Amino acid sequence: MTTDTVSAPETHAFEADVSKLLHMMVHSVYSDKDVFLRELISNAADACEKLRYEAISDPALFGDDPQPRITLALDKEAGTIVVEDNGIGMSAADMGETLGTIARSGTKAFMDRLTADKNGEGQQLIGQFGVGFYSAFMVAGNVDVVSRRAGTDEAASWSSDGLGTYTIAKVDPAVAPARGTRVTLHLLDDAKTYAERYTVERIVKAQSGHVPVPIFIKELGSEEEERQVADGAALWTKAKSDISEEDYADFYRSVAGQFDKPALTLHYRAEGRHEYSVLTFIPETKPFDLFDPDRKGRIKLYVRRVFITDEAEILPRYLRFVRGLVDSADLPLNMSREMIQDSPVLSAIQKGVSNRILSELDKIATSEPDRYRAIWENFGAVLKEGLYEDFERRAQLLGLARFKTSMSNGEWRSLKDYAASLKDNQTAIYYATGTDLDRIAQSPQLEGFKARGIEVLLLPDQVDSFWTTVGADYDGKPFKSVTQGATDLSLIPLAEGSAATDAPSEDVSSFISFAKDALADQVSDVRVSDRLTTSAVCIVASESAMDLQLERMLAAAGQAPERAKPVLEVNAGHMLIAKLGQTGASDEERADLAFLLLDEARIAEGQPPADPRAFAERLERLMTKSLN
Ligand SMILES: Nc1ncnc2c1ncn2[C@@H]1O[C@H](COP(=O)(O)OP(=O)(O)OP(=O)(O)O)[C@@H](O)[C@H]1O
Repeated sequence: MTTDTVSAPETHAFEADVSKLLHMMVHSVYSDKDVFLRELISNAADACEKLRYEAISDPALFGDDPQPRITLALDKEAGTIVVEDNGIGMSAADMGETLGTIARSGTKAFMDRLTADKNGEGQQLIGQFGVGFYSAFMVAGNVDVVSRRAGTDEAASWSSDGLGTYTIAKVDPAVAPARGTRVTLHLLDDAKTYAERYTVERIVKAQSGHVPVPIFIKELGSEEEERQVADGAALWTKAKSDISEEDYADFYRSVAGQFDKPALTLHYRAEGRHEYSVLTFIPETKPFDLFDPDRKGRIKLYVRRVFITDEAEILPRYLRFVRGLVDSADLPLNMSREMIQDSPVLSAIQKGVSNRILSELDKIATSEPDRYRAIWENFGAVLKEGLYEDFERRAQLLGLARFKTSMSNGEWRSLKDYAASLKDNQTAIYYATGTDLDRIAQSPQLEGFKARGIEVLLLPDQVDSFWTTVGADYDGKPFKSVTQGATDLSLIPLAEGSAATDAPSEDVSSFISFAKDALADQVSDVRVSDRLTTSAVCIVASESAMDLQLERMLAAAGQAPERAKPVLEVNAGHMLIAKLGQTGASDEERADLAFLLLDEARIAEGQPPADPRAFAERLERLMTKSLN
């Protein structure tokens, strides 16, 4: 510590998660450690923006220094880099709350991924998660923070070697910035390059050239003057023609805290009843915590270039992968964040921006289908949540949706494509849900559809079990699960080469009614199927019951309502079923066979037999008999 403490430093232990994270960062070799600078600059810029916001109601906070700035001071001799801002600053209590904990959601998922990281994706992950302040320990053996909260005369310091504890002390304000925070990194031997102007300037330009606060570099012991390396101009206020693709990409990285490029950039100014600028991006890669329930959209809200909040939930949850900002010209600056949330101006912005993003997606879906498919691959499962949640935009979202189908050979198809290949007499859009695309494609319930050349949507995402239940339709055709209710397949002729199933013989019919009685506790019906061609049996949900996959998901989440009994369907044309009809077996033996058929159908679904012990006993009896 280089500062004068005026209270004895208090030592604290890092929260367990922070310690673990620090340990991983210190002990892993990431190819690109430059990210630490982006994180510290981003914190410094946030601090300046917070001050700008608080100064709206209390202009005295600016004192005689209203211009925000970030200064990077390099000292080759001492092997240090200092990141200093004149932003809001931190009190000793603020430091205790923020620089020892991790408040971010998704931390656990992040840690698990980092621990399991075997192929060097850690650096990518750190970029995606934005480990923030702690990334300083990738390049520094010791980190000192000295800060003075705006409008106060008290200063505090925070210091740590990143090995488990940190100290906080009150310090003489004379050694602290007049306002704001100074972070000093004592660089590790292999990171001394971060004390060199050339390296630092290059990194700032590449990573942070567009943060909305000007950045200066000064080199201690050098003849050269302090130099401005970023102008802090708000990129979104510039004309599109003055912004290069590279500028947009840099800005995206700093606003989204990611490493990749934007897959789609949307920059426009809305005029008319409400005026606002929008600069949003769809990332090129999928963030790993996309499905973390705590993950929030992070569109920043500015009012006339003053950052207000990133919690205004400008976009619906199903657009939570979109990053960027909205800058309103109409909202009053002195309105509290809570009141902004309820303001009709914000509702108009929410509606306008959401609609525009969807119509932009619509546009590229038609004009650049390959590019659109790449976006759908990453974010389709999230967009589909909108089918469930956003009634008003459902039709538009259905138009945007892409599906792999039983006939698409792994390609994505739109519902328009599907509708164009409907069979005569086909009254519904058929789908099959599950957890794994290949398994769904192999479901016995699809056989009858394949035999008739009827396309079936294969739906492997969790959300699919939900949106399909909301009564949506496309082009007047309802969505219908292939594992639910009776099908109307007999009205649709078989494709050439598929053998028609004869009506069941009397023997088979009598076995079916026997099985119905024997299995009465397990199934609501046993009936002849028109959806099977090669498998002997399958189970389906009855017409009024919940789809099987949804029922399984709810059961796994401990929320299953009373389970409805499924229906056992048998393939009357299958050799086994024909033989079962003819067998002269005793009733006990026939009951065993009926139960085995039901368990076979369950196993084909990936389910365990209803009673594994009874199943094993029946199988043994059957095997013993076949060997006699
Ligand atoms: N220069 C600074 N000035 C004021 N407060 C700061 C500064 N640097 C860090 N902090 C405080 O420490 C907190 C933790 O910072 P950290 O970088 O770890 O996470 P974050 O910035 O909240 O999250 P993210 O990295 O996702 O943006 C910040 O939220 C802020 O409250």
